[in-house]
This record gives sequence, structure tokens and C-alpha cells, in this order.
Amino acid sequence: MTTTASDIRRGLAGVVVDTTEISTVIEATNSLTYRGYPVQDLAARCSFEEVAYLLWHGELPTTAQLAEFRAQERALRPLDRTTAELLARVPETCHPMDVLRTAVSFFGAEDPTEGDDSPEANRAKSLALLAKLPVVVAADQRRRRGLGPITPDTSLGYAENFFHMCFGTVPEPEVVRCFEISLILYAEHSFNASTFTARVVTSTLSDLYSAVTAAIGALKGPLHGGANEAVMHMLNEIRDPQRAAEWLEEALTTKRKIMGFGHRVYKHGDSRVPIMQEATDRLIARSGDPGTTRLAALHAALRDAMISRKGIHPNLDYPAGLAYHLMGFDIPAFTPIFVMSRITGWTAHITEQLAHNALIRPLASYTGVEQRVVPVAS
Ligand SMILES: CC(=O)SCCNC(=O)CCNC(=O)[C@H](O)C(C)(C)COP(=O)(O)OP(=O)(O)OC[C@H]1O[C@@H](n2cnc3c(N)ncnc32)[C@H](O)[C@@H]1OP(=O)(O)O
Ligand SMILES: O=C([O-])CC(=O)C(=O)O
Repeated sequence: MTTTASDIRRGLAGVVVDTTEISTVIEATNSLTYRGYPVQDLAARCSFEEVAYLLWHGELPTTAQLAEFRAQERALRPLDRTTAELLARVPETCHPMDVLRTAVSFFGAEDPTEGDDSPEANRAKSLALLAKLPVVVAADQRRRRGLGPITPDTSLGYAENFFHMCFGTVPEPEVVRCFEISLILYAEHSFNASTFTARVVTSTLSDLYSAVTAAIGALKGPLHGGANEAVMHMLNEIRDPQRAAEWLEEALTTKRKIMGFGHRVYKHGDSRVPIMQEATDRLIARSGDPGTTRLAALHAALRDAMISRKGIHPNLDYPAGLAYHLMGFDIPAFTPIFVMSRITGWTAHITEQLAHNALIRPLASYTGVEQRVVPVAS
């Protein structure tokens, strides 16, 4: 088959590779829907658990269904001793995403039903991952602070329990709600790089744990989920709001990518940013700390400079990175928190891929040396 340069879509940009019923970005209104519901409405009215249920089941839960779902999630939280001991031995020099990737891989190795890819079995595995991943993230953040793990509290919801396991306390409801909004917004985004990775692995009929392990690897990169951490590193590097425009100029001259800006799908601003920014602004307003005010001013100054200089808008990682810092999480925990949310979208896509599977295997246009003769040994 001959291909011309115009046939090639580097990065699969603009290529529609399959259908999905899970979510879509509606370009005309710059909005995002999960199973038909605008994400703004879900963020305003629902808990993260309801959104997880919606993504997996296609409908919002009834009161009874939600109660059962919550009870199941809470019961599945504890890690077994072997897993806890294994994760405590992973070197602290590695990134916490490596700990999470190792954890999911180990959950698979431990699970006797690993090879059962029926919808029921995969739903059970997805729920167990949803319940256990926050326990891994919280324990890892604490051990890096020289502290022991805190047992999950089954009387607390998903978001509240995560704060409890990280800090031993649950903050004001407004802070918990801001965190929950971030989880809702991060939960699903169609064929993004990590979800597509999960679908590629699933398309070979490999197991769910392998697909999620691979997706974690894809999310870690700074062009994808890793950008929420990179945003805070960048703000720490700039420090002074007065320096934002000058710093940006230098960075653009050296062809640096400005973290938390730009998007493959949204070219006029990420539909999730206004909701996340409003929630972050509420955190800033309640802080009253001069350091926070200065950081917020820097965040706004860099955003304004980037829009006016390049016309490139922030993506969700820009306000989320700042919000997680203001909530007290350590920077290396930001992308693992993204995983705690996106596990819902990934596993919904794994189920969808299996239901209508086709092996994902694109073509490449060969540009290497032409066929030649192997030299005969002298
Ligand atoms: C939850 C998420 O995963 S959201 C994405 C998080 N990632 C980031 O924030 C990392 C920074 N952003 C980027 O690197 C990019 O915007 C991406 C990877 C997200 C999207 O990339 P693409 O769709 O391939 O955009 P593309 O690279 O075609 O950008 C078009 C132009 O805008 C520039 N551009 C896009 N984003 C940025 C940015 N953040 N900083 C500087 N320039 C940028 C590109 O350099 C390119 O310029 P050129 O035409 O002069 O070469
Ligand atoms: O859709 C993308 O390419 C990246 C993104 O915003 C996400 O995964 O949430």
C-alpha cells in the first residue's frame, strides 16, 4: 500500500478511531457530557460516587442503588497485608505514580479472577480499584513525610476519607467539595492518551489490570496528567507575579511548553476550567494567607499573559494543580489523585472496548533504508 505524507496523521490528530457512548466534547457549545449529562451539572449536583456509577452503568443511581454502591466501595477499601508491605518497600526515590502502577500490577497478580473478562468480573475489579487506589496514594504520601498509614474510615465518603487517610483530619465541607468537583471533572474525557492506551491493551484481550497499569504509565507524562504537577513546579520557579510575563517570554523563546496550557481537542479553552477555577477561587478566598494571595496573583498573571501572547488557554490541570496545593497535598501526589478519579473512565472504556472489540493496530509509513542484501561473512 502506498501512503503519501498527507495520509499520515501524526499523533492520530483528528482521527476518529471508534464510537463511544461514554462521553463527548460538544464543540459548538464547548461543553462536555458524561452519558449525556453536562459535566457542569454533575459537578454542581452530584457526588463523585454518583458520577462513578453513572459512567459504569449508563444511568445515575437511585437512592437504594447509591447506598449499596457506597457500602460496597467502603467495604473494599482496606489493603491486604502483603500488598501494604510490598508497597512500603518500593523505593521512595521513585515517583508515586510508579507506586500506583506497581500496586495495580500486584492487585492483578493476586487476583485469581484476573483472566475473567466478563462484564460482572470487570465491574467487581473496577470497584475494588476505585476503593483501594486512594488508600495506596494516601499511605505513600504519608510514608514520604515519615508517617505511618491511616486506616480508611468506612463512615466517610470517598473524598472525605481521602483527606482523613492523608492528614488524619477532614477539612471544611467547602474544601472537600472543591476536591470532589476536581474528581468529577477528571473522571472521563473520551479517547485521551491514557484511555486510548487502556483500550489498545484491552483490544488484544489482555486483562483489566494490565490495561490500567499501562494507562497509569500514559497518564504520568507531563503532556497528559503529569501536567498538574508540572504547573506547581512552574509556579514555584516563577515565584513573583510581576515576573510572569517576562518569564513567559523567555520560556517561549526557548520553545518550552507552558504546563497546564493547550489541548488537543479544545482550541478555545477547556470546558472544565471555569468550574474548577471557580472552586479554586473559593479556596483562595477562604485562605486569607498572603502567600496564597500572591500565588493566586501569579497563577492569574501567567494565564492572562499566555492568552494574550499566544492565544492558548489553560486546561484542567492549570486550576487543579493550584487547588491541590492549596488543599495541602504534596506535588508528587497530584497525578496519583488524577488516577483515583480517571480509574472510573478507564474502566468504563475497557468494558466498552470488550463489548465491541476490534484489535487496535494502525499502520506506519516506512521511511527507513530500502531493502538491501545482508553482507556475506568473509
Ligand atoms: C488532562 C490533560 O491531559 S490536559 C493536557 C495537559 N498537558 C499540558 O498542559 C502540557 C502542555 N501542553 C501541550 O504540550 C500541548 O498543548 C498538548 C500536548 C496538550 C496538545 O498538543 P497538540 O494538540 O499537539 O497541540 P500542538 O502541539 O499542535 O500545538 C499547536 C501550537 O501551539 C503550541 N502550543 C500548544 N500548547 C502549548 C503550550 N502549552 N506551551 C507552548 N506552546 C504550546 C505548539 O508549540 C504549537 O506551536 P507551533 O504551531 O508553532 O509548533
Ligand atoms: O483529552 C485529552 O487529551 C486530555 C484531557 O484533557 C483529559 O484526559 O482529561
